[in-house]
Amino acid sequence: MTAFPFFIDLKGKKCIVVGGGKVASRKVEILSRFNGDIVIISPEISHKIKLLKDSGRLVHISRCYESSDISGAFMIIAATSDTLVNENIYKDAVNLGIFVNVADDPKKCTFFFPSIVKRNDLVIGISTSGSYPALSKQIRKKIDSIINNNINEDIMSILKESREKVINEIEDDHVKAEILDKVLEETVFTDSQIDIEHFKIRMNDILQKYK
Ligand SMILES: C[C@@]1(CC(=O)O)C2=NC(=C\c3[nH]c(c(CCC(=O)O)c3CC(=O)O)Cc3[nH]c(c(CC(=O)O)c3CCC(=O)O)/C=C3\N/C(=C\2)[C@@H](CCC(=O)O)[C@]3(C)CC(=O)O)/[C@H]1CCC(=O)O
Ligand SMILES: NC(=O)c1ccc[n+]([C@@H]2O[C@H](COP(=O)([O-])OP(=O)(O)OC[C@H]3O[C@@H](n4cnc5c(N)ncnc54)[C@H](O)[C@@H]3O)[C@@H](O)[C@H]2O)c1
Repeated sequence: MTAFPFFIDLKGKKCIVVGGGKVASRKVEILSRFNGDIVIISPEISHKIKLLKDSGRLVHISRCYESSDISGAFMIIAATSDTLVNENIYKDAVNLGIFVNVADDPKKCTFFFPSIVKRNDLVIGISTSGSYPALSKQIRKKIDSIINNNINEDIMSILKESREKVINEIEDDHVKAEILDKVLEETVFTDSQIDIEHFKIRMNDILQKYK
């Protein structure tokens, strides 16, 4: 299976993670960065998961998985150390048409977790579709280091605002595209570090010029 990158809104969607070990912790940490409604089912949980639980980011059901647990789930992750339990979770999910990820068996995944580079709304997902996860990780590290500081959380939020301005204030589609590219050229893709105030002034200058 070659995975299609399906960028979706997880807010308000029930994401069940079964298991509370190393792998479950990594999956939970990712889901929490994307505001999923996380439910953990596991008799034991890691320190990392406990911290997320204490800060109200997830609900913990402290026992082994039961088939009825899956009801209402958008997705379920089988990350236990018990292959048989993982397999049962897979069957339950497939029966109900729920997205399922079985951590110890790519053939039993209807979706994969990618390696992720994230800066605010900019999300880069990398996957080898199960062929070589360590390659995804290495590429993620390389991309992370080449996306320089000019694409940070603040800049992404200002870029979004600026685009809205351009879309609302400029009618001609060609001019719109030209301005949007010019903004990037003079901010994100310059070698120099951008100062936020300078960016805002530059943005206004560019807009005025085209009005
Ligand atoms: C990308 C990432 C996302 C994440 O999990 O966060 C992710 N695995 C990561 C790392 C990693 N995983 C493993 C190693 C050790 C080296 C090795 O074994 O290769 C390393 C490297 C390391 O840890 O250094 C072991 C492993 N992984 C899978 C199996 C089962 C199997 O293959 O049978 C086994 C053997 C288990 C065992 O030994 O029993 C299966 C899957 N792992 C996936 C995702 C999905 C495919 C995505 C893709 O192909 O790109 C898929 C199919 C299902 C899924 O989990 O969604 C994350 C990097 C995050 C980052 O960027 O840091
Ligand atoms: N996909 C990946 O990226 C990846 C990477 C490494 C390992 N794995 C696989 O993922 C699985 C989990 O690995 P780990 O290192 O997190 O294991 P772990 O031993 O650290 O954690 C297993 C967890 O499962 C819980 N558990 C056991 N039986 C359960 C049940 N019936 N119901 C609910 N919870 C139960 C345990 O309490 C424990 O918290 C293994 O099968 C491993 O081969 C996957």
